Amino acid sequence: MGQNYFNTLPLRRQLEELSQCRFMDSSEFKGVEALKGKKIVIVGCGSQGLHQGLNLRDSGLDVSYTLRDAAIEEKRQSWKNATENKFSVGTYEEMIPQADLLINLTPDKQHTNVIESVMPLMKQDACLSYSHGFNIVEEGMQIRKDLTVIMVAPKSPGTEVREEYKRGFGVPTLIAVHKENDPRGEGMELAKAYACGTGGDRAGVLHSSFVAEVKSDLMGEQTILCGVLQTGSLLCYDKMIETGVPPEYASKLVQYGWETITEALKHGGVTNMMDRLSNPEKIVAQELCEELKTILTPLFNQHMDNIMSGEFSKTMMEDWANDDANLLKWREETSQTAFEQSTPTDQEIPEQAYFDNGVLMVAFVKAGVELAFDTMVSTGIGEESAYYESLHELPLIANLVARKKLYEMNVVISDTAEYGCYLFNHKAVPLLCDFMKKLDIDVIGKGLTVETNGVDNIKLIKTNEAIRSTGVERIGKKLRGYMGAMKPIS
Ligand SMILES: NC(=O)C1=CN([C@@H]2O[C@H](COP(=O)(O)OP(=O)(O)OC[C@H]3O[C@@H](n4cnc5c(N)ncnc54)[C@H](OP(=O)(O)O)[C@@H]3O)[C@@H](O)[C@H]2O)C=CC1
Ligand SMILES: CC[C@](O)(C(C)=O)C(=O)O
Ligand SMILES: [Mg+2]
Ligand SMILES: [Mg+2]
Repeated sequence: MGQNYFNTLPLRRQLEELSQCRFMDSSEFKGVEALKGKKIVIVGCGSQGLHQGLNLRDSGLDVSYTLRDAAIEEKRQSWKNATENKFSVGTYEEMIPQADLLINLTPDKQHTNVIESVMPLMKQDACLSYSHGFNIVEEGMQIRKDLTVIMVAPKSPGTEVREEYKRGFGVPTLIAVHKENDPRGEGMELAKAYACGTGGDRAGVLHSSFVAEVKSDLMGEQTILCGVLQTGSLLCYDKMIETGVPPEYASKLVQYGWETITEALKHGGVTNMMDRLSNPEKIVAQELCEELKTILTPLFNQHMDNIMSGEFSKTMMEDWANDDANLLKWREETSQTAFEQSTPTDQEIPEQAYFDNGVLMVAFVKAGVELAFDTMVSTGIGEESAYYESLHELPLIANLVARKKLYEMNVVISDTAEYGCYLFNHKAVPLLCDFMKKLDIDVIGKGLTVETNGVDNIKLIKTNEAIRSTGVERIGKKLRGYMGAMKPIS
């Protein structure tokens, strides 16, 4: 393994790479032409591998898979995913020498090992692609100089990459070419064609860098996207049980609440989500949000600082070397929590009740989105990247919790995201202990007990101004304007 690539760059280059973020115009895309007739081989057929492959094939491209020998011999899930979908599958030796584009969609933890095995088999002047730059940026992987290295990173779980494509749309995608590996200057054309093949160009593509993608992706997944959903789920459920809310109702409110609340976020940002509350509820949610932000700001800063310095990746890699001891312990602990063990009621919860009885959940979402966005931007990450890694992706992750609670979320996201999520959760829960103690059923479980919906005008005006004037709302309005085809959840 090499040195942390980011840490070897001079400051000027670090800043340049970190801030690389250009929203590409649709006129820059020429469909999948640059990949037509080329042989695309995907290594791994899991969350991203299967769904990206299906999209690329439906876009008219020649896609096949290569799996490690044991996966083929034992007919593992990855082999079933590929063969049941009628893709040809072969060993590294059979498939890799033919590949014009080799897409590495194995877990980040395996990248050094996978790349060392596949690189000698790759043909001269081929292209190697990643969907996350961890191996290049944090592990400093050195790639053969004749090979082009690109990144096409969907800002979404694999399942949603497919679902959005089937709806005729796509998910926002970050593309980049590794500056050390673009010997013929063809990386950008290949990355653009690949992004068209997955449908990403229809939702918005950022010309990014490996560095910007890695640092923003890690921050988003650890804090707002997965960390806050996990911490918020466990704390909200436990609070409801403590205050006498029936467990089945509490279970359903949390499991489906994130999805319902963030659906409002998806369509009209934080402003629309907050507008779904009555005026008194909105004022309470804003106050809770401000408290949450005060408590959690140091934790968000700590996560960002550790990601920037390489401390996070170093500790995670130590866990990899220790047979994933922390990851597996945390996974098991999460599965044993009261929320994970609970069964939701069959009783229907009306859509509006998720807002009225989940004021605290709304506050968690608002605080987490704003903190993640602001922390990323203040570190030098572009606003568009920060928006995709906070507000935009949150509804997609919330959909996973709605399917099978935290278990489903942690299965579908990458192992890297799962590790970072547990790390955040273990620090956030104790930090929020005193805050949670003073709350009651009115903000989670039952709804405010107010005599009238009347509020103080000045207070309401100030609250509305505070909600609307944030950085994430400004960039969100612009970016959502490009995403006209957004569909409601089914
Ligand atoms: N999960 C997501 O939604 C997202 C993931 N990404 C990125 O996409 C990449 C893939 O992640 P993800 O889809 O979660 O991965 P998964 O864990 O879902 O898939 C892993 C695949 O790789 C195979 N694999 C595992 N270990 C090895 C190994 N040592 N050698 C060869 N193949 C192996 C597995 O098959 P088998 O064990 O049967 O061999 C499986 O097919 C990562 O870089 C991740 O950061 C980016 C955006 C979102
Ligand atoms: C949110 C987690 C993620 O970064 C993703 C789905 O985008 C991942 O690594 O899984
Ligand atoms: Mg991501
Ligand atoms: Mg990730």
